[in-house]
Amino acid sequence: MAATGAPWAPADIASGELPRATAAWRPGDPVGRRQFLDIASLPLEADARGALDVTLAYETWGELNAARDNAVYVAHAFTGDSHVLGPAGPGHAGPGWWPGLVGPGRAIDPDRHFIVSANVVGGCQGTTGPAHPHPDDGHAWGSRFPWVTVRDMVGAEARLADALGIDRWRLVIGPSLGGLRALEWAASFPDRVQGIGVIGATAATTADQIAWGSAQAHAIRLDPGFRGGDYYDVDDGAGPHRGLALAREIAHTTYRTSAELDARFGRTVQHGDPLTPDGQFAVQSYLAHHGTKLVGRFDANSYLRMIHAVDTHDVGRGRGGAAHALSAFAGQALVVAVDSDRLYPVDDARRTAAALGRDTAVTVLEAASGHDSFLADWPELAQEVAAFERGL
Ligand SMILES: CC(=O)SCCNC(=O)CCNC(=O)[C@H](O)C(C)(C)COP(=O)(O)OP(=O)(O)OC[C@H]1O[C@@H](n2cnc3c(N)ncnc32)[C@H](O)[C@@H]1OP(=O)(O)O
Ligand SMILES: N[C@@H](CCO)C(=O)O
Repeated sequence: MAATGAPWAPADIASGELPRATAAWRPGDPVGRRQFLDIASLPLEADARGALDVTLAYETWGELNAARDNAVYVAHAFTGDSHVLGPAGPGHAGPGWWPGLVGPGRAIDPDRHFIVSANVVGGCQGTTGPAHPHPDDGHAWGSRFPWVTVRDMVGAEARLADALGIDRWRLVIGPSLGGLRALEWAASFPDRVQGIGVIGATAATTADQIAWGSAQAHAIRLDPGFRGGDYYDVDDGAGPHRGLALAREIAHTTYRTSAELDARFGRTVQHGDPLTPDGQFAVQSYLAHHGTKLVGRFDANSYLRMIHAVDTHDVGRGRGGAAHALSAFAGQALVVAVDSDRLYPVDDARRTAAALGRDTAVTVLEAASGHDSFLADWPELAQEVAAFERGL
């Protein structure tokens, strides 16, 4: 049976008809809702020179109240950005990514909260990253861009809090890479956070997570268009778009579940004769679509920086272990795992809760979409976050 729905677009990894792998926001592009904070000399964990001047792109919704106790930081996931809420438009590749949790009447509500979200250091949606001009020569940083860590990212977020007059967040919450940052906030700045929301995340990245990221990094690096990371100024437009699309195909498979993919696509043929190399199963078409779509909105060098940040994440690194690192955090923690998440399984959340101590519970949600359930299947998550937020 042939699938209906989205037609197979031959612009897949093999055809070369993908957009360039440099879909980064750069200075001079439309800013949309973004605001910018210049941060001088952000200390970096692994940079020999020790510091980086960063422009942080961020968005806010609502107002900081007189008591300054209603600020909520929403930390985006791996390929996310500051555009939590609001329409797509000039400067914003897509609509806000968490409308189920953030918005009027939602758990995180601009009528009650001062909501802040920033693009991470090394990202490609406004904050200084590899596609931005290097201060020395005006050419893209490319391979020269430092290998930033989750701690570096949180260090920048703390500078943003300082600039906005936020001494203490009511809540720092995020999924995936955002959850790693929520935990890092609790470890790095325990007195500046009242509550953390850690969704589909872990206190220390596991070998399995590093392994999946490694295959994705290889896909990008082995693309001849990668050119060691210095592909921005080439005039043939041949960035590592195939490698980036392949990386997303690998990643997206881990974001969903075996049962879901089988239920949705089964052995359905989307195109041609699957007994020949030209044939394509529906699930292959689906993954190709997600690969192509990411290439239209993300930069390959930023993708590698995100992998590195996730790989090196360990709140306990250099702090005597995760439990010791989190021992000064006296706030409340919501730790959420999705039962079908094969990338950040429930056991990771249990270890994280144990490190937080004080009988921190794990909320296990039943959802079909695995790791991406925080985006695709959010109603129960929204209820949990609303209840947690009310109790802070
Ligand atoms: C937290 C953050 O910071 S957000 C992170 C950045 N954003 C993302 O990762 C979003 C990427 N998108 C997704 O992962 C998903 O679309 C979600 C999670 C948002 C929603 O999940 P779902 O509703 O299950 O969407 P699904 O995974 O089916 O994707 C739908 C797309 O696949 C396409 N598709 C479905 N079947 C096929 C097929 N057989 N062949 C080709 N394309 C297909 C649809 O046409 C649709 O395309 P569109 O998104 O361009 O409109
Ligand atoms: N789909 C999410 C999953 C990783 O957290 C993203 O691309 O950021």
